[in-house]
Amino acid sequence: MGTPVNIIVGSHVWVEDSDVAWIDGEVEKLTGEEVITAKLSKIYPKDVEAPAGGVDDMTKLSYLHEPGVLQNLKIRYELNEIYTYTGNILIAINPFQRLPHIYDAHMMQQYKGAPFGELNPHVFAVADVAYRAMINEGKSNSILVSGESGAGKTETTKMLMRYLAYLGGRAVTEGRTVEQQVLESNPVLEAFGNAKTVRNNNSRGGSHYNVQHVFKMKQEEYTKEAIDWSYIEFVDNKDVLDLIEKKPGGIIALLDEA
Ligand SMILES: Nc1ncnc2c1ncn2[C@@H]1O[C@H](COP(=O)(O)OP(=O)(O)OP(=O)(O)O)[C@@H](O)[C@H]1O
Repeated sequence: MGTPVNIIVGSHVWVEDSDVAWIDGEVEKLTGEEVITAKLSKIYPKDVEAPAGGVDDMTKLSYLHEPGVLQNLKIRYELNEIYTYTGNILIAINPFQRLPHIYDAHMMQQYKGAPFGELNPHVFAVADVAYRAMINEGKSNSILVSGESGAGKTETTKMLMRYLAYLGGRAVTEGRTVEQQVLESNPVLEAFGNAKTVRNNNSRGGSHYNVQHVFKMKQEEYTKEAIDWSYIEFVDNKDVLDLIEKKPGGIIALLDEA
């Protein structure tokens, strides 16, 4: 449902379109011949004062409806800003290109201990909060990474691991850093994850929507085992709600393309 109550002649609005999802325009008349004719219930108000570069946290938008959210993500994506917050949830859009400068050592250093929301939205910020909560509360924590197949969960999880290994700061064991050891075991887990994907695809008629990676950090042996990274894939919606109820230390939702 749109928000028809506020719509008058001259209002800036979003109108649903079957080709490009949403078109923006101005209301000329509420009845009669129009360039675009739309039902009032399908029209959403457009925030004409929204900043040209978008907002880094969607809770800053005047209207939190679908066209407003998508427009904000699109503007940011075009500026190569693939991450956006909605409160403490991180929304990520797959860049389909390497962006090494946003994951380098300098970036990790910047996010370490920085208050959440102070720097640009980033997967490191989510990892940082989750890690600090784990240390402060002395309890294991988890980060939920959610998105359809190909949205970038595996890549995101690698970045999470890299950052957590950096925070864990254990130097070198048997000539290899924790980060190297964790990353080296990734292909095995990926194979495991993919096998699950195939099986579940069949049983769920090919739906790709409920794919989740749950990334768990174990407090007890953090430096040694670094991570107890159970991958849970294809949990159903009920499981996701259960997980969210358990308040994971971080939630990252991945979208495929703007
Ligand atoms: N942050 C990123 N930076 C650069 N490329 C990325 C990023 N995230 C995803 N990609 C690109 O998208 C591809 C698919 O991502 P990925 O394998 O992580 O998806 P997935 O969500 O784990 O998929 P599946 O559920 O099918 O395993 C990657 O191979 C990579 O090319």
